[in-house]
Amino acid sequence: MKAIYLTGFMGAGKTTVGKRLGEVLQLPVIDTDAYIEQQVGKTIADIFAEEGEGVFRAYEREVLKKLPTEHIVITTGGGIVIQEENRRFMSNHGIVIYLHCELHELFRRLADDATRPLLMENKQSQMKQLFEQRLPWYRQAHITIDTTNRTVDDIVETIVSLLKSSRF
Ligand SMILES: Nc1ncnc2c1ncn2[C@@H]1O[C@H](COP(=O)(O)OP(=O)(O)OP(=O)(O)O)[C@@H](O)[C@H]1O
Ligand SMILES: O=C(O)C1=C[C@@H](O)[C@@H](O)[C@H](O)C1
Ligand SMILES: [Mg+2]
Repeated sequence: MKAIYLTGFMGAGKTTVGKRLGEVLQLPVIDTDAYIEQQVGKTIADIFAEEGEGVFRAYEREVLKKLPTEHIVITTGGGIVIQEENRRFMSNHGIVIYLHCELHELFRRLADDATRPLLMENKQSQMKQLFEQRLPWYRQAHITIDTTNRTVDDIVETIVSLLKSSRF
Protein backbone atom coordinates (compact mmCIF):
# COMPACT_ATOMS: atom_id res chain seq x y z
CA MET A 1 0.00 0.00 0.00
CA LYS A 2 1.11 3.53 -0.79
CA ALA A 3 2.00 5.85 2.10
CA ILE A 4 -0.95 7.48 3.87
CA TYR A 5 -0.35 11.18 4.51
CA LEU A 6 -2.62 12.82 7.07
CA THR A 7 -2.88 16.58 6.59
CA GLY A 8 -4.85 19.33 8.31
CA PHE A 9 -4.63 22.43 10.45
CA MET A 10 -3.07 22.45 13.92
CA GLY A 11 -5.35 20.50 16.23
CA ALA A 12 -7.22 18.64 13.48
CA GLY A 13 -6.05 15.40 15.07
CA LYS A 14 -3.40 14.23 12.60
CA THR A 15 -1.06 12.91 15.29
CA THR A 16 -3.84 11.39 17.40
CA VAL A 17 -5.76 9.81 14.50
CA GLY A 18 -2.52 8.68 12.81
CA LYS A 19 -1.37 6.78 15.86
CA ARG A 20 -4.64 4.86 16.09
CA LEU A 21 -4.80 4.32 12.31
CA GLY A 22 -1.32 2.79 12.40
CA GLU A 23 -2.43 0.38 15.13
CA VAL A 24 -5.54 -0.68 13.22
CA LEU A 25 -3.78 -1.08 9.86
CA GLN A 26 -0.67 -2.49 11.55
CA LEU A 27 1.53 0.05 9.83
CA PRO A 28 4.37 2.09 11.32
CA VAL A 29 3.58 5.74 11.95
CA ILE A 30 5.98 8.64 11.54
CA ASP A 31 5.05 12.17 12.58
CA THR A 32 7.05 14.77 10.61
CA ASP A 33 7.12 17.21 13.56
CA ALA A 34 8.41 14.52 15.94
CA TYR A 35 10.92 13.32 13.34
CA ILE A 36 12.31 16.82 12.84
CA GLU A 37 12.56 17.35 16.60
CA GLN A 38 14.49 14.12 16.93
CA GLN A 39 16.83 14.82 13.99
CA VAL A 40 17.56 18.42 14.95
CA GLY A 41 17.62 17.71 18.68
CA LYS A 42 15.33 20.65 19.50
CA THR A 43 11.63 21.18 20.01
CA ILE A 44 9.62 22.77 17.20
CA ALA A 45 9.19 25.82 19.42
CA ASP A 46 12.97 26.15 19.84
CA ILE A 47 13.61 25.66 16.12
CA PHE A 48 11.16 28.50 15.35
CA ALA A 49 12.68 30.73 18.04
CA GLU A 50 16.35 30.06 17.30
CA GLU A 51 16.45 29.28 13.56
CA GLY A 52 13.22 30.82 12.26
CA GLU A 53 10.22 29.48 10.39
CA GLY A 54 12.06 29.42 7.03
CA VAL A 55 14.63 26.94 8.30
CA PHE A 56 11.88 24.82 9.85
CA ARG A 57 10.10 24.70 6.46
CA ALA A 58 13.33 23.52 4.81
CA TYR A 59 13.65 20.71 7.38
CA GLU A 60 10.04 19.80 6.73
CA ARG A 61 10.61 19.59 2.97
CA GLU A 62 13.75 17.48 3.33
CA VAL A 63 12.17 15.08 5.82
CA LEU A 64 9.09 14.49 3.67
CA LYS A 65 11.27 13.34 0.77
CA LYS A 66 13.42 11.13 2.95
CA LEU A 67 10.61 9.13 4.54
CA PRO A 68 9.32 5.83 3.05
CA THR A 69 6.50 6.08 0.51
CA GLU A 70 5.01 2.63 1.09
CA HIS A 71 3.45 0.74 4.03
CA ILE A 72 3.49 3.70 6.36
CA VAL A 73 1.23 6.30 7.94
CA ILE A 74 2.82 9.76 7.89
CA THR A 75 1.24 12.40 10.08
CA THR A 76 2.32 15.82 8.90
CA GLY A 77 2.81 19.23 10.46
CA GLY A 78 -0.08 21.64 9.95
CA GLY A 79 1.91 23.79 7.52
CA ILE A 80 3.22 21.02 5.25
CA VAL A 81 0.77 22.06 2.51
CA ILE A 82 2.15 25.60 2.30
CA GLN A 83 4.88 24.43 -0.07
CA GLU A 84 3.66 23.39 -3.48
CA GLU A 85 6.55 20.95 -3.74
CA ASN A 86 5.26 19.10 -0.65
CA ARG A 87 1.69 18.95 -1.93
CA ARG A 88 2.88 17.51 -5.23
CA PHE A 89 5.19 14.99 -3.55
CA MET A 90 2.46 13.67 -1.24
CA SER A 91 -0.10 13.51 -4.02
CA ASN A 92 2.24 11.62 -6.35
CA HIS A 93 3.62 9.20 -3.80
CA GLY A 94 0.75 8.39 -1.52
CA ILE A 95 -2.85 8.76 -0.42
CA VAL A 96 -3.45 12.22 1.03
CA ILE A 97 -6.18 12.41 3.67
CA TYR A 98 -7.23 15.86 4.84
CA LEU A 99 -8.66 15.94 8.36
CA HIS A 100 -10.93 18.97 8.31
CA CYS A 101 -12.09 20.62 11.52
CA GLU A 102 -14.09 23.80 12.08
CA LEU A 103 -12.12 26.66 13.60
CA HIS A 104 -14.18 27.00 16.80
CA GLU A 105 -13.46 23.35 17.60
CA LEU A 106 -9.75 23.74 16.75
CA PHE A 107 -9.52 26.62 19.23
CA ARG A 108 -11.27 24.50 21.84
CA ARG A 109 -8.93 21.54 21.31
CA LEU A 110 -5.79 23.70 21.49
CA ALA A 111 -6.84 26.08 24.25
CA ASP A 112 -4.26 24.84 26.77
CA ASP A 113 -1.51 23.94 24.32
CA ALA A 114 1.79 25.78 24.48
CA THR A 115 3.80 23.68 22.01
CA ARG A 116 2.71 25.32 18.76
CA PRO A 117 4.66 28.54 18.12
CA LEU A 118 2.30 29.90 15.47
CA LEU A 119 -0.56 29.52 17.90
CA MET A 120 1.32 31.29 20.68
CA GLU A 121 2.37 34.22 18.51
CA ASN A 122 -0.90 34.92 16.71
CA LYS A 123 -4.33 36.11 17.70
CA GLN A 124 -7.43 34.06 16.84
CA SER A 125 -8.21 36.44 13.95
CA GLN A 126 -4.77 35.76 12.46
CA MET A 127 -5.23 32.04 12.90
CA LYS A 128 -8.54 32.33 11.05
CA GLN A 129 -6.75 34.07 8.20
CA LEU A 130 -4.09 31.35 8.10
CA PHE A 131 -6.77 28.66 8.16
CA GLU A 132 -8.67 30.24 5.26
CA GLN A 133 -5.51 30.78 3.25
CA ARG A 134 -4.58 27.11 3.62
CA LEU A 135 -8.03 25.60 3.02
CA PRO A 136 -7.71 25.34 -0.78
CA TRP A 137 -4.39 23.54 -0.37
CA TYR A 138 -5.76 21.12 2.20
CA ARG A 139 -8.71 20.45 -0.07
CA GLN A 140 -6.41 19.17 -2.82
CA ALA A 141 -6.23 15.89 -0.85
CA HIS A 142 -7.52 12.60 -2.29
CA ILE A 143 -9.89 12.18 0.67
CA THR A 144 -11.42 14.78 3.01
CA ILE A 145 -12.93 13.87 6.39
CA ASP A 146 -14.74 16.32 8.65
CA THR A 147 -13.58 15.54 12.18
CA THR A 148 -15.42 18.38 13.93
CA ASN A 149 -17.96 16.42 15.95
CA ARG A 150 -16.47 12.98 15.67
CA THR A 151 -14.44 10.74 17.91
CA VAL A 152 -11.00 9.50 16.98
CA ASP A 153 -12.24 5.89 16.71
CA ASP A 154 -15.07 6.94 14.43
CA ILE A 155 -12.68 8.85 12.16
CA VAL A 156 -10.28 5.91 11.98
CA GLU A 157 -13.12 3.52 11.14
CA THR A 158 -14.23 5.81 8.29
CA ILE A 159 -10.71 6.04 6.90
CA VAL A 160 -10.25 2.26 7.00
CA SER A 161 -13.52 1.59 5.18
CA LEU A 162 -12.79 4.29 2.57
CA LEU A 163 -9.37 2.78 1.93
CA LYS A 164 -10.89 -0.70 1.57
CA SER A 165 -13.62 0.38 -0.80
CA SER A 166 -11.57 2.74 -2.93
CA ARG A 167 -9.15 2.34 -5.78
CA PHE A 168 -6.25 2.87 -3.36
N1 LIG B 1 -11.65 13.92 16.99
C1 LIG B 1 -11.23 14.57 18.08
N2 LIG B 1 -12.11 14.97 19.01
C2 LIG B 1 -11.71 15.63 20.11
N3 LIG B 1 -10.44 15.97 20.39
C3 LIG B 1 -9.50 15.60 19.50
C4 LIG B 1 -9.84 14.89 18.30
N4 LIG B 1 -8.70 14.67 17.61
C5 LIG B 1 -7.71 15.23 18.33
N5 LIG B 1 -8.17 15.77 19.47
C6 LIG B 1 -7.40 16.48 20.50
O1 LIG B 1 -6.96 17.71 19.93
C7 LIG B 1 -5.63 18.01 20.33
C8 LIG B 1 -4.75 18.17 19.09
O2 LIG B 1 -4.64 16.92 18.42
P1 LIG B 1 -3.33 16.52 17.59
O3 LIG B 1 -2.10 16.86 18.35
O4 LIG B 1 -3.51 15.11 17.16
O5 LIG B 1 -3.47 17.51 16.36
P2 LIG B 1 -2.51 17.71 15.10
O6 LIG B 1 -3.41 17.76 13.93
O7 LIG B 1 -1.46 16.65 15.10
O8 LIG B 1 -1.87 19.15 15.38
P3 LIG B 1 -0.45 19.76 14.84
O9 LIG B 1 -0.60 20.12 13.41
O10 LIG B 1 -0.21 20.98 15.62
O11 LIG B 1 0.60 18.72 15.06
C9 LIG B 1 -5.19 16.87 21.26
O12 LIG B 1 -5.40 17.26 22.58
C10 LIG B 1 -6.12 15.72 20.89
O13 LIG B 1 -6.35 14.85 21.97
O1 LIG C 1 0.52 24.93 11.10
C1 LIG C 1 1.74 25.09 11.16
O2 LIG C 1 2.34 25.89 10.42
C2 LIG C 1 2.52 24.27 12.13
C3 LIG C 1 1.94 23.16 12.69
C4 LIG C 1 2.66 22.24 13.59
O3 LIG C 1 2.29 20.91 13.30
C5 LIG C 1 4.17 22.40 13.46
O4 LIG C 1 4.65 21.84 12.27
C6 LIG C 1 4.57 23.85 13.54
O5 LIG C 1 4.18 24.32 14.81
C7 LIG C 1 3.92 24.68 12.42
MG1 LIG D 1 0.65 16.75 15.08
